[in-house]
Amino acid sequence: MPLDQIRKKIDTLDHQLIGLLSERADLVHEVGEIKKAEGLQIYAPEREHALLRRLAEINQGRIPEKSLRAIYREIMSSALALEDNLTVAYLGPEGTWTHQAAIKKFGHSINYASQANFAEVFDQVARRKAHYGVVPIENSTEGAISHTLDLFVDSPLQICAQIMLRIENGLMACIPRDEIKTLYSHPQVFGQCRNWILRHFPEADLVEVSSTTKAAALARENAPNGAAALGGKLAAELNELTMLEESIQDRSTNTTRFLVIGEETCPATGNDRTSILFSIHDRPGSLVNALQAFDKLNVNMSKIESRPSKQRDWEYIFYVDLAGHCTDAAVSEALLELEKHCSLVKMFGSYPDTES
Ligand SMILES: O=C(O)C(=O)C[C@]1(C(=O)O)C=C[C@@H](O)C=C1
Repeated sequence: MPLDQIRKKIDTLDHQLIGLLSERADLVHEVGEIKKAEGLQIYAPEREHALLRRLAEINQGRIPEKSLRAIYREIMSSALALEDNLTVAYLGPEGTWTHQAAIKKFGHSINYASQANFAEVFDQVARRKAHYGVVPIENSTEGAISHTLDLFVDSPLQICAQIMLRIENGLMACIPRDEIKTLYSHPQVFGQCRNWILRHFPEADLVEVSSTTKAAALARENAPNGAAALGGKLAAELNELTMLEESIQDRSTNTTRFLVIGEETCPATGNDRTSILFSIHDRPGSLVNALQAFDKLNVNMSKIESRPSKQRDWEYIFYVDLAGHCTDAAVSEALLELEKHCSLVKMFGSYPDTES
C-alpha cells in the first residue's frame, strides 16, 4: 500500500481511538463521582494491577507488553486527573529518582508536589494537602532507607502500592574529566557507586547533599573549582550537564523499591505483600518466639530490618515484609499469634507485590 494511503488509514484509526478514549473518559468521570459520593479512594492500585495483567493476556498484536503498559499508564494518569485532580507529594526537587518513580506509577497528567524531606512527604499526605506520597524504602545494593522506616512508627498512613525502579547513575559535569576534584551526590548514590569511585576518583572529595538534582546544580555552580556530580540523566538534563560516563553503579541490576503512601491500604489482588513493624518484650527468646508465628502459619517473611526504638537505649523495632495480604487467613492468624509475644505490633499496609 502506498505511504499516503497507509497514513490515511492511521488517521481514521486515530479518529476512532479518540472517540473511544473520550467514551472511556465519560465512564471514568462516572466512576469518580461514585467514589466521591461513597468516600472511596480515587487511586485503585488493585484495579490497575488487574487491568494491566488482563491487557498482557489479551494482547495478540505487535505492541510489546512494555509499550502497552506505558500507553495505559498515561491513559490511567489522565483518568486520575479527571476524577479528582490528583496530587502526589514526593521527595524533591524535580528530577530526583523519587520523582521518576512517582511518574512511573502515576504518569504525566497528575500534579506533583516536591517536598524537602521525607517527613514533609508524610506530613503533606496526613494533612490532606496531597492525596498520596512517594518515598524510597530500600535499595538492592545499599539496603534499607532508615529515615523512611522511622517515619512509619508514628504515622497513621498506610502503604497502598510499591514501585520498582532500576537506578542508573552516571558521572556528570560541565568541565573535562581530568579537572574533576570534587564529587557531589546523595549518600545512597555514593554507596551504590563505591567501587567505581575508588577505581576512578580515589583522591576526590566526596560531598554528600540531600538529592542528586541538588548535586547536579552544585556541579554547575562550582565547576570552576573542579565540581562534578553523580546521579541520573534527568538531573543532568535539568542542569545542562554532560554525562561523562553512564551506568557507573557497582551492580548493573541496582534497583530501588519505593512505596506509595496514602490514607488507606489496598484490597487483595492475589499477589500481595504486607508490611508490619513490631517490638518485643526484653526477655530471653522473645525474638525467636515472635518470628515462629510466621513459621507456624507457613507465612513467608521476605525481609527483616531492625532500628533503634528511640524510646530506650538498646531497644529495637523490627520491620518485616510478609508474602500475602492482611486479610488472608494465614497472615491475619500469624499477626494475632505475633501479638502474644510483642509489646507493639503495627500493620502499615498490604499492596500488590509488583515487579515494576
Ligand atoms: O476503576 C477505577 O477505579 C478507576 O478509577 C478507573 C481507572 C482506569 O483508568 O481504568 C483509573 C484510575 C484507577 O487507579 C484505576 C482505574
